[in-house]
Formats: sequence, C-alpha cells, structure tokens
Amino acid sequence: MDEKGIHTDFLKRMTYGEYLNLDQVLNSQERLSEHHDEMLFIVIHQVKELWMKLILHELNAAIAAITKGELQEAFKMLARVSKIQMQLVQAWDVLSTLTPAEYMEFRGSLGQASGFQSYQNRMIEFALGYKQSHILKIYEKNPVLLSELKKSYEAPSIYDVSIEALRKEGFPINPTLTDRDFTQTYQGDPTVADAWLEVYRDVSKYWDLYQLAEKLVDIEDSHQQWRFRHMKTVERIIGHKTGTGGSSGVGYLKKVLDHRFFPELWDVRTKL
Ligand code: HEM
Ligand SMILES: N[C@@H](CC(=O)c1ccccc1NC=O)C(=O)O
Repeated sequence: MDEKGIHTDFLKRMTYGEYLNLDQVLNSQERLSEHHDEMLFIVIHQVKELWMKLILHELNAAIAAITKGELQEAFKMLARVSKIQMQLVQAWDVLSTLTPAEYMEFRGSLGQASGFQSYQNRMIEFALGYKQSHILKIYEKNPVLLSELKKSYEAPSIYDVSIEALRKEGFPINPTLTDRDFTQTYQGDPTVADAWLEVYRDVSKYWDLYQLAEKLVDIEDSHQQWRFRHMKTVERIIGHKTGTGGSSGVGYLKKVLDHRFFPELWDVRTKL
C-alpha cells in the first residue's frame, strides 16, 4: 500500500478520542492535594487556557487581515473573540462556588504558581497593545516561550494596524505612528482621536472603520469585565491576602483595571 493508502486507512479507523487527543487532554488533571475542589480549580484554568489559544489564533489572523485591508474577514474573527470572552466571563460563576475555607485547604500546594505567569494571557495583552517589558523576565529561563513572546512584543498590535487602516483611508495620521517602536504601549495621539471622531460622525461614509472600532470596543469591554470578575472573585475567596505570585493581591488586580487598550475609542463617546 502506498503512503497515501496507509494514511486513508488510518483516517477510516480513527476514533473520536484519537482525533481529539483525549488521552492526553483527560489525563492532565493531576491534583497535588487530595482535596475534592482542586479538580474544579485545575479544570477552570485549563478550559481558560484552551479558550485563550483560540482567542490568539483569531486575534493574530484578524491583525493580518486588517493589515491587508480585508476588514470583513477580520470582523468575523473579532466577533468570535467576543463570544469566547463571554464564556470566560461566565466561567467566574463556576469558580465562585469555591468557598474561602475550601480554597485555603489546598492553596498551599500551589506554591508560587500564579495566573501572573500565564504566557497566553500575556500574548493576548501584547496583541491588544499592552506591552510591559518586565513581563519578558518571567520567561527568561524558557527560550522557546521567550522567543515567541518577543515576536509579539515587537509586533504592531491590533490597534496599531487599525490606526494604519485610518491612514490608508486618507486621514492625516501623525506619520511617526507608522514606524514607531511597537515595544512601547501606545499612549494616544490627537490625530487618531480626530480621525475616529470623523468616523463616528459620518458612519455611513466610513461604515467599515466604524464597525472595526465597535468590534474593538466590544473586545476591550469584555476584557475589562473579565478583569473585574477576576478581581472580585479573588476578593471573595482570599480577601486581601498577598498573591502566590508575590503581588499585593486584590490591590494589584484593581490597579490593572485602570489600563485602557484603545483610549481614543472611549474618549470619542464624550465628544459626540
Ligand atoms: C481562587 C481563584 C484565584 C485566585 C485567588 C487568584 C488570585 C490572583 C492574584 C492574587 C493575582 C495577582 C498576582 C499574584 O500575586 O499572584 C492573580 C493574577 C492573575 N490571575 Fe488569578 N486568581 C484566581 C483564579 C484565576 C483564574 C481562574 C484565572 C484564569 C486563568 C486567573 C488568571 C490570572 C491572570 C492572567 C493573572 C495576571 C493578571 C495581571 O497581571 O494582569 N486567575 N490571580
Ligand atoms: N494567585 C493565586 C493562585 C492562583 O490563582 C493560581 C495558582 C496556580 C495556578 C493558577 C492560579 N490562578 C490564577 O492566578 C493566589 O494567590 O491564591
């Protein structure tokens, strides 16, 4: 049988579990304590990491599509990102069934591990334009992750390519934004604010850019809802204890809430 024949034969016999690699997926919930609720804790985090994998897949494709001027394709992907984010926000309801006493019974077995080290969470923040250089240090000892992370740290974010789309439409965007140092978090620019204001004032003329802006607002809105639910769930479970990752805990999570990804898209609402 030729190579193709063997392959077809394998496909014919392939099972559901083989296709989805369920052996690995369903044998990856190793509790370090004997505690009943540690299973909930592990599953919630794994589900979240899987959804984040899909978010990144969609966000990166959307960035490429916007760069090529294929906005309709990008809208489809960004709408999917929003729906996934809704799942992630709702997942806090499941975790909230964990009481403080139950969590404290197995918290010790987590050591210094913390969501702070979630690599995919940082990749998403980079794709959305929040670039914090100290994040790279966390992965110093893992060259594979570090080089992947660096690539997205140095690349334009979804907002950078959206600003470029404004420029391509003919808006007089500050030229220094086009080849700026993308490792720096975008700080806002009056020419971008003026351009979005024009788009929102004349929606029928700039329908695609308007839709792009509203998709970005959806994503930032949901991301903030996720951050808020995280902060509140943490408060109800550990109060103001310091975090396993070494931060002040709730105080730190509250501060993170201040960050805005797409500042002009929020400011434009006041000006309309
Ligand atoms: C009992 C549940 C949880 C508690 C008590 C908790 C607590 C904390 C604390 C205190 C921090 C600050 C860093 C530190 O010092 O550790 C943190 C950060 C973080 N946690 Fe959680 N967390 C919980 C569940 C989750 C879940 C389910 C996720 C989703 C995967 C998650 C993702 C993150 C992320 C991404 C950060 C980094 C935030 C940032 O730096 O902006 N956490 N968490
Ligand atoms: N930072 C949490 C620990 C924690 O939540 C955590 C630990 C191991 C794996 C994932 C975690 N989730 C998110 O921060 C704490 O301080 O209790």
